[in-house]
Amino acid sequence: MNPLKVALLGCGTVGSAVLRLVEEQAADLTARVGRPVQVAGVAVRRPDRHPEVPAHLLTTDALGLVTRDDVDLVVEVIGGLEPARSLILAAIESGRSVVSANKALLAEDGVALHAAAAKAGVDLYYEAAVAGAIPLLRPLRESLAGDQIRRVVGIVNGTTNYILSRMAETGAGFSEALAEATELGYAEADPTADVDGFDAAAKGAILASLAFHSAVTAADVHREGISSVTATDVARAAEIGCTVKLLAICERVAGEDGDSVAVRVHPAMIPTAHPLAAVGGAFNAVFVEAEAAGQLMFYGQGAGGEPTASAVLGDLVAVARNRVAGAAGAGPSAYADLPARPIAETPTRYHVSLDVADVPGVLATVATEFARHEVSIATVRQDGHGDAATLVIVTHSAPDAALSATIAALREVPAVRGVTSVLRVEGLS
Ligand SMILES: NC(=O)C1=CN([C@@H]2O[C@H](COP(=O)(O)OP(=O)(O)OC[C@H]3O[C@@H](n4cnc5c(N)ncnc54)[C@H](OP(=O)(O)O)[C@@H]3O)[C@@H](O)[C@H]2O)C=CC1
Ligand SMILES: N[C@@H](CC=O)C(=O)O
Repeated sequence: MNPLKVALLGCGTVGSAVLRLVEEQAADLTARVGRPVQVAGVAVRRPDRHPEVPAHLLTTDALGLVTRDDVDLVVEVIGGLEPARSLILAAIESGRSVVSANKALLAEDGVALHAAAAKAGVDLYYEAAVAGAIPLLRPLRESLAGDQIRRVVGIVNGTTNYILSRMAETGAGFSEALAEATELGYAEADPTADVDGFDAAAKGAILASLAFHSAVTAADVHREGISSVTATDVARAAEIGCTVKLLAICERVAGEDGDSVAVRVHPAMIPTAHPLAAVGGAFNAVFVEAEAAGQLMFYGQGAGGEPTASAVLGDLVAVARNRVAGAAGAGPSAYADLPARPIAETPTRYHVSLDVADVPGVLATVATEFARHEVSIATVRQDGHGDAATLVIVTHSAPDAALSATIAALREVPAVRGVTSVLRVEGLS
């Protein structure tokens, strides 16, 4: 039987695991696909850094490899926008199906790439791009294709979840925890993509596009990272029975002018009893709420070489089977074409912690400032008294602008010595 030949673009954390698993599982892959699957070449930047790869497979000419006559399928695990985009397009336009783990590219250019794949009659699969090993995109695209999804919410970045878990559980510093996550292969080549929420925003855009049958790009996603989360935020969260997580929240919102899609990524305090609070380390977890199915939870390893390679191989088997059958799978649909709703029109709840003197005197003033800016208070808790007290306030949903104006006004109150923590809150009753 003629093998199906695969061009592997990139051989870093994910690519090296893909290469190893394809070799180790050669017999099973042959049985599952119906033809042997063989890596025909591996494109990298620095061949001297890859002594583990047989020398005859290595090349720095990624475009030459993609368009080589004997190549049937392409796996792109280089990352970033270019040259990944040009290589994927070259593969598609020359009739090769593509498997990618590149969420940054899919969230920026998914529409054009899917259009190119549909035109060429080939597959573009990217299960590994969101939540590592967890089967999530195929369930959204296929299993839930007959349902109406209302909301997708979860932890979709392993690096930031690892950092926040280490800060909360061991008191580790931010830089130390980030260095560990990088060493473990969880972080992006440029870890600011993780820390500043770009990676989670890209994943949010991909999830929202599939869930709501609309073209959502990273630019449509409100994004806040975790670099502003302080040890004080983490400690305050623990004091009120919460933990801090970086969440991606995708919602279909009904409005007078029709439905829209609100997608946001930000750190939030969630109650420790919430199932997402127990998701530690580089694990991811995503809740999907659909009208008929109700609530579904997907959980597993969200980053790292082998877990991600598992998802890549799943896609590789799928596109290889399609190739053997002479067919291509259905791409995602964007027929609903829902517009993106800005964060300014998406009220959220907040936790505000104030360092105050003279508690009895300041309480009324604080309450007045919240009321004046139309931010309604859900709970107020006081720790300490006299000159060394903390006021912990949790609000009902309010627009960002109203909350910011309230905070600015509170900073002018003489008895408020400091605003020590301001963080969004999710999942509190
Ligand atoms: N790491 C993870 O946990 C996960 C990663 N992903 C995604 O998978 C992709 C790969 O990530 P990861 O393996 O961590 O990245 P790495 O940085 O570890 O590896 C990138 C690889 O691409 C190669 N490369 C870079 N530029 C070029 C180029 N111009 N031509 C040829 N090869 C090139 C590098 O070559 P060289 O080694 O010679 O420098 C390296 O082998 C990214 O899109 C990432 O977002 C998705 C899910 C999880
Ligand atoms: N850097 C990403 C890798 C997987 O997508 C993460 O930390 O989640």
